[in-house]
Amino acid sequence: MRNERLKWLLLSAVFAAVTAVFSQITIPLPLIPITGQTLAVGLAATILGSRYGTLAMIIYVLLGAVGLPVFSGANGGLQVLVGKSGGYIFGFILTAYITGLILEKTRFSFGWALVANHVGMVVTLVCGVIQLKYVLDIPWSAAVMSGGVSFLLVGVVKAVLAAWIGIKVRERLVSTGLVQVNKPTLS
Ligand SMILES: O=C(O)CCCC[C@@H]1SC[C@@H]2NC(=O)N[C@@H]21
Repeated sequence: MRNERLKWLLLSAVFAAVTAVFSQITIPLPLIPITGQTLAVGLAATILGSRYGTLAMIIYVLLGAVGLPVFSGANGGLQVLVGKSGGYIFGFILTAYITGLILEKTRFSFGWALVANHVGMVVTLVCGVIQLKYVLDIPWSAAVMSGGVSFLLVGVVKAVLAAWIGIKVRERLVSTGLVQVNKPTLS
């Protein structure tokens, strides 16, 4: 039992690190870049569920808050969190929680993972748009278009990837006995 908990804690730390690496995959846009972060958040939640997926994101945000270069463009520090992209980063915590919770309340199948990851995408974008609007003091329409709508298409691609890869990895972790889950994965 204690070993099991330790494994999930270690996996949370691993996914915090994975998120830091995926943050460095960026395509620059005028205001906010396209990044691999949301794929990592979706994977963490789909594989680890709400509790440990959220923990992974809390570790990630704390690492960035103390100045480690884990955010996009190898940035770190509180100034990023209070800056134009901080809302997305805080949103990763809520996203991981809600995505994982949907899967726990339903089941860890590809279909539900698709639903959960799309809801998660919207949660991240809403959090991001709100902070973007107030930090840059721009109209809601500009914040929604440049901070939300412009990420929808790529967000769908990442949500599908997170659902597909996440469920496969979770199934493999369970079937090889690396981790135990209360509710076995159903397809
Ligand atoms: O500075 C950071 O590290 C945060 C960047 C946030 C990028 C956001 S996350 C949601 C949306 N989808 C993307 O691919 N990029 C933005």
